[in-house]
Amino acid sequence: MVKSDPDTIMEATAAAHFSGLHFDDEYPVPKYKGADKVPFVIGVAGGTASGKTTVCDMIIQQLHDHRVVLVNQDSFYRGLKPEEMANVGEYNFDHPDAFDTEQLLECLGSLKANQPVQIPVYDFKKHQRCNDRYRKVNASDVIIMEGILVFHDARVRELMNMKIFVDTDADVRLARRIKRDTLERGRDVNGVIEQYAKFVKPAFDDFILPTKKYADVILPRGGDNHVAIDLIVQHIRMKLGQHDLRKIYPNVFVIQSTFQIRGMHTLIRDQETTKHDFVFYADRLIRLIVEHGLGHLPFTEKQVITPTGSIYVGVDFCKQLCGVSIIRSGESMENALRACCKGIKIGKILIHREGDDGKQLIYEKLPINIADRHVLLMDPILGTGNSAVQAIELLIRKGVPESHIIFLNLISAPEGIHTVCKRFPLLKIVTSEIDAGLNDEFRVVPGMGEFGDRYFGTDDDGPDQMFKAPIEPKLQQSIHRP
Ligand SMILES: Nc1nc2c(ncn2[C@@H]2O[C@H](COP(=O)(O)OP(=O)(O)OP(=O)(O)O)[C@@H](O)[C@H]2O)c(=O)[nH]1
Ligand SMILES: O=P(O)(O)OC[C@H]1O[C@H](OP(=O)(O)OP(=O)(O)O)[C@H](O)[C@@H]1O
Ligand SMILES: O=c1cc[nH]c(=O)[nH]1
Repeated sequence: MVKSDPDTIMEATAAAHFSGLHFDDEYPVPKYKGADKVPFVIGVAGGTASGKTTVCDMIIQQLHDHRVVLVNQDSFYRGLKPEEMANVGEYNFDHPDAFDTEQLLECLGSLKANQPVQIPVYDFKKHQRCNDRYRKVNASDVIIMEGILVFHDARVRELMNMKIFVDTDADVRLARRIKRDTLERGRDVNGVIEQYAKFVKPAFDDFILPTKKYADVILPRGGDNHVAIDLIVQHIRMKLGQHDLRKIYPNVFVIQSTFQIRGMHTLIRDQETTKHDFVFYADRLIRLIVEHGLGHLPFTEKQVITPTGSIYVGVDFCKQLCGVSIIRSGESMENALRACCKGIKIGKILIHREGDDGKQLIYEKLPINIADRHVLLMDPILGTGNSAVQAIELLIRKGVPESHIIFLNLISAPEGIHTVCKRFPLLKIVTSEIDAGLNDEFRVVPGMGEFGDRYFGTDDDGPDQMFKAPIEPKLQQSIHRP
């Protein structure tokens, strides 16, 4: 796997496979029962101004549906002592000793153990840490550690699941460095060139270049290498597990994530979110899921004449359609379906929970001729899959072909996806996020708690704002009087 000089990531990847090894064979696949995911740690090293930051930004952008944090080795510069400050031109910022590696190790270790950390803030103009400022970094799915010397210390390397060395031509790097340091870091051209010749280049040859051999991927041309960055992101996604599920079951569709959608998920998952906001953002997400689900229905071609007298060749919506909600949480999805499909018929199924394993079907009222319709089955949570299996079995008993069922979820647990998809391989599942798994109480984690209770307001005994009986002014006075 160690390759001294592959020209492309393709070579590095191929080398890893031919040798029967993978970049991070030790990376533990997340266990689902109550276990936290172990963050995936990526190290990005390379010479000064090689484009490390650009590569990291591109990876973060492409992994938009995961929580990713970037930690810069620069944050761990020790900062100069007064005597070093007096002679700053002689200070070697490119030597491993310029960094507080013990502190870096501690922070990375905590993040890997899913704990939040306070990262120091370094001021390049003053060559000092801002002692009163820290950046709080929370545990995430992916941690990217970037810096010229992040592969130098073996203990730091050991915490990494994937190591990328950004390999950019030295002339290009020097040109970029001159531009950046004069424009952004308040230095003059002569000073930059002097520092480069005296410290930066020798340190690159002595300390940085020798760490290239530890890289799993050597990335030529930095951020310009889109093909390589796509492959890196695919690999990370595969290691994070979700990719696999969609590969195993081609009928599972996760709506395209954006920061907007992640933002709404953040709100509905936050235990501090009020009922009003929970309903508002859950409704917005549900609407997107419903629209996406409708996109999987069959269509027929339809031509219309536009006001310009031209022909537009379009499609006609599927007519033989109905919704079925699983009571009670599934009912929260009915409005979105009605808003999209005027006058749609909606049936209901009630499944009663007896203990945690078995569920009992106790009520159903379905549209007539359901066997001739495509069915949008609605339930915001897919946990173990027990409720879904019972509802789907009922629909099939009523004559609905399995391939005519589209199951709409807000969040799904991998266990539920396995259960439903193995049993009903022709049905489609449309969801907005696949979570880590189930805990010991069969609740989805990280999840959003009990959806029905949060949506319908049955989860607290706080005052009922909307329906509080108005108190007459006179009575109010007497209440406040001691
Ligand atoms: N003069 C001076 N140089 C510093 C100081 N702190 C860091 N450096 C330089 O900063 C460089 C490390 O940052 P780079 O790797 O170039 O920065 P980067 O933005 O991560 O680089 P790319 O993203 O790869 O473009 C080292 O080569 C140091 O010489 C400082 O306080 N004074
Ligand atoms: O996949 P499963 O493990 O079966 O779990 C999912 C079910 O749990 C929730 O309903 P719940 O029983 O909490 O009732 P509610 O809709 O009345 O809140 C949810 O709406 C699903 O119907
Ligand atoms: O996590 C879960 C599991 C089932 N039902 C919910 O509402 N939440």
